[in-house]
Amino acid sequence: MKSVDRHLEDLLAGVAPLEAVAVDFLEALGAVLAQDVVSQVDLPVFDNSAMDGYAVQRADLEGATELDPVVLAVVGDVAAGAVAPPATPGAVVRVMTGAPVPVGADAVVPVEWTDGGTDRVSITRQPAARANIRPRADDVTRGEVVLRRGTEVDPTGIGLISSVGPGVATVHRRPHVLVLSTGSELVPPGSQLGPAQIFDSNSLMLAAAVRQAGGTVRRLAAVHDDPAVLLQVLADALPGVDLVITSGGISVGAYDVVKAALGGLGTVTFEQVAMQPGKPQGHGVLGPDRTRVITLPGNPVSAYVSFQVFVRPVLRRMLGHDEVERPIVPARLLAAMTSPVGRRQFVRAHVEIVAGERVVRPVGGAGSHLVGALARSNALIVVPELTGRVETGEQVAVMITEAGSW
Ligand SMILES: Nc1nc2c(c(=O)[nH]1)N[C@H]1C(S)=C(S)[C@@H](COP(=O)(O)OP(=O)(O)OC[C@H]3O[C@@H](n4cnc5c(N)ncnc54)[C@H](O)[C@@H]3O)O[C@H]1N2
Ligand code: MOO
Repeated sequence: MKSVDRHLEDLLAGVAPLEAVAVDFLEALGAVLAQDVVSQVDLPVFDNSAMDGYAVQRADLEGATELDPVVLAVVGDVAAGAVAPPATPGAVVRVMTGAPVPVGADAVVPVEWTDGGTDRVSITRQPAARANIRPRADDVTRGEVVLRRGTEVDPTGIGLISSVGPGVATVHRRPHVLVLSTGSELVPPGSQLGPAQIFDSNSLMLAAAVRQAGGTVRRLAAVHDDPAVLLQVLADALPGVDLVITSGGISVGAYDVVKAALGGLGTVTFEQVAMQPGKPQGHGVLGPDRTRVITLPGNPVSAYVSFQVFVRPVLRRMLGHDEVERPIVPARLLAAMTSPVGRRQFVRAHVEIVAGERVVRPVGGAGSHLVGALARSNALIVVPELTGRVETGEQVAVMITEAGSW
């Protein structure tokens, strides 16, 4: 059997980040920067006030106290967005938070140290030099690289990019993914189940996983076990697609439609990978544009684990990420378990932090039909190929599949 690592290598071979596109900021959320973001401005853009108060020349306030305040003339009023008149000795300018500090002022006195006057103001303390002034370029200097290409855009990144000038974000285009399930037993969720029918859940689970990974997705209705129909449906839907993901129909059954339809094309290979779940796998290219296809096994847990281990890295490479595989972290095992020697096992598990330590417990059994247990898991314990048993208390390797602080 082929190793998991070798199969992932084959899937990633020749996959490159998709082209750079300029998108609106909100569309950039979760995408990866295709070029460095260079600031077009200083941040702050100009010296501005950190407080509502009065811009002063602090020499005027020498000796000011509660009992003996200094009274000065208020010669102007600057709201945020307004331009300040220059400061002169013996006079102050009322400023609001964020407003430019007048040329010549060397501190801002907060309104709480004053009587709040508008023509004349009584001030009870002398501020320190530059007090409450947020200096120009304190944070970012014009021309500085503020975010490196390869960075995933998050809300604070969007805040920063929109603070420094460009009206758009330049990111790698998101992959367009086509998801389709196969199987004559499948009907859409919500419809009436006939004898021997089940709901098509894989296409929805996989479509959601694509979206969570950062791709855009088109999901087709499940295709019955008819190779000619499958080939036609795929041919019609291929234009504009970067990756096709199918589920089901790839093992050794009499009606394994994906294998029957795509196996004959000569561009898709079906293999057995030394893992559990997820042993049957297929990959290749389809159609005139040689669109990549990954065919996943139909058992729902197998499809999900295969997505995490094989498909997500391919999508992340297309998205422009450097790190494409999920990190593996250590955790202490809370319940002993066995594993098939010769296959890498991905055990559905629940990981959490207890008394400052990361601990993990298997959830449900090994069956790749156990969707209830799958949904209760937040991680996969990765048991190496040559390990047959792991005892309670031993350290294991864990692939965390859900966001959280564990
Ligand atoms: N004789 C053998 N039989 C099987 C082998 C084998 O080596 N020898 N491998 C088993 C393994 S491991 C897996 S995994 C499955 C993979 O089979 P297929 O990819 O052909 O999947 P199907 O047969 O189409 O379906 C399997 C199972 O999953 C259910 N299913 C399928 N699609 C969906 C869907 N969209 N939503 C929900 N559930 C779905 C389907 O009803 C079956 O129960 O083969 C083993 N057999
Ligand atoms: O690979 Mo199958 O996924 O063991 O059920």
